[in-house]
Amino acid sequence: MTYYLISLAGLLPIFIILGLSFNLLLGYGGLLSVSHGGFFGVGAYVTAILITNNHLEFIPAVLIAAAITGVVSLSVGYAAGRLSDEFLFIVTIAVQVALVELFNNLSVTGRSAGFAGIPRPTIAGFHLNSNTDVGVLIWICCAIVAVICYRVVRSPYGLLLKALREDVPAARSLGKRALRTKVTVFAFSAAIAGVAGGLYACNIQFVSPADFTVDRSVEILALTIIGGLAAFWGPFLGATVVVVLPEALSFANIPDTVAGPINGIIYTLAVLVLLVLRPQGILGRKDAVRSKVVTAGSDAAVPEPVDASPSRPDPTVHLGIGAPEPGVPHQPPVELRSDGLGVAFGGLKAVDCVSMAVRPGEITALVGPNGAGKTTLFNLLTGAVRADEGRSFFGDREITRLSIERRAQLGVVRSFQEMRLFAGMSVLENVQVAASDPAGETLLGQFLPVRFRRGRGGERQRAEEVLRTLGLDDRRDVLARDLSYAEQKMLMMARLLATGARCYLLDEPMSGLDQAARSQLTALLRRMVQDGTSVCIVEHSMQVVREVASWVLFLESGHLLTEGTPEDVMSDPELRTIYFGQPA
Ligand SMILES: Nc1ncnc2c1ncn2[C@@H]1O[C@H](COP(=O)(O)OP(=O)(O)OP(=O)(O)O)[C@@H](O)[C@H]1O
Repeated sequence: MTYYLISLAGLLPIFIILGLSFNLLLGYGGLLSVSHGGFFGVGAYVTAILITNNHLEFIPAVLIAAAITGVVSLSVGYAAGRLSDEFLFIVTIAVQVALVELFNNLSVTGRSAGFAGIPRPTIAGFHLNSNTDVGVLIWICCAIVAVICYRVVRSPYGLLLKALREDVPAARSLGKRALRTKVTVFAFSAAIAGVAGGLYACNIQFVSPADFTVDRSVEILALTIIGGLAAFWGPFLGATVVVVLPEALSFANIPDTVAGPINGIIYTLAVLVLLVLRPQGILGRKDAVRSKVVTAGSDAAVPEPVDASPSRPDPTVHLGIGAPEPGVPHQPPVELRSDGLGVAFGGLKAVDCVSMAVRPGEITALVGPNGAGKTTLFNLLTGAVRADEGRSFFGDREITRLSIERRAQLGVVRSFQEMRLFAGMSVLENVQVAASDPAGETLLGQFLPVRFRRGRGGERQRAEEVLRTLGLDDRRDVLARDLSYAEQKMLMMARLLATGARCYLLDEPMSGLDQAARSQLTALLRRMVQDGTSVCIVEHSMQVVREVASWVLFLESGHLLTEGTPEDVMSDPELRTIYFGQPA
């Protein structure tokens, strides 16, 4: 009985480690994979081979196994960055099946008969002789992995993972590196699963392909969901359920042949019930479930009268935009310019040879009827859509071929008509992730001492400052999806301002706002451009354009028909006909 309990106690931390690693992927990163069982196997086999055949000690063997598992997972990580969720899911199934096939057919893995005779681990010449010694080793490793995972999820990298879980295009438009982050989290998570595999091999002293099938992947998925997505302690609870349940069935004298399927049915039912009644899992928070993007028309964002109470500070009073941060050189004003920019979708020329400029220190309005190509022009200027023709420049620098995140890092950011807030993250987190310097968001950087870390740091203070300035500091802990419509618009602006960009392209920022909120936003935009920042807004209301803009670009059927002061453009009879349908 004691032997039995010890071996069970050795199994539990292994599943906790698997859950911790998978929670990074699914809970924090929103990436659904069913190849974790296979990665667990890679770690187990590599450790077994290195210890048994190459007589390596435990620590180098398991570190090499983790590294190899991480490398093997890179293909899936790359797919995660490139593919939609559905295709990623299919890729991970294929990788899982392929890995089991390899385990079954390679002579070095012992084929379907498995790999037997794995010696107990040796550490620094000290041989662990008993199951108790190995159990202690596994728990120590589990504690180390837990500390590492805790550090990752609390870091700027962890915050970025959550932002990517919520909305990849929005994160990229803030300068965040989605592909790199997804690839690294996949490799990191797989490497930890590899460590779990190494511990498993040393604990059981025998591994076979049956231990690492898709069932194991589903088990890891189930334990993570049961414990709670993005709940740090979730894997501890989930692993306990997964390890104890089969044992409970065996105590009930249910034969192995029946116990296996019953096990699977119970997991499946538990996961289904949870997904319906409590999708965030037992210990998870509501915000860990990927949110619908907050859109202007969604339930979460039904326009309601703005809370323009007198107590809300005037955003123009304290706005420190333009005041250089200590130690940060002042950024000179820069013009965003296009030269003959154009793109066609099939036969439709959405933007046709447009040459324009968004000048520093001015609010430019981009107007035109529905379908004129205004949003597409924003997409071209920010790199969301690749131009078929023409070039774009930011100051002296050509940016035509640069990605959306690279342009944002240079200082060109945009908002979306649908706002695209990180709906399941708090107000503070939304702004903090925007304020964080992409250079400081590497996975490795989170483990370096502060003085060796890249990036500016201090993102939390900057985020708090921006929230204070925009009068949102009392809402900092509220989820973005729970804000009023007007507050969401302000949060959208706060998120952009926190990037410290020099050029802002705002797609219908005033839409849905009442007069009080509009005035608040107008004041903010005016204050923004005072230091040479450039702002371009897409706007349908000519009244707003007159109030806010000093220059107007008129687009129609993809062509830039004219540009000038609001008065000039509005008084042109031909344009009035096009725009308002009034006879010239
Ligand atoms: N990805 C796409 N694929 C195909 N057609 C597109 C795509 N994006 C835009 N279009 C088309 O290009 C044209 C211009 O669209 P766009 O959204 O840029 O216009 P808009 O001026 O912003 O309109 P609105 O004021 O209604 O937002 C429209 O006819 C639209 O249907």
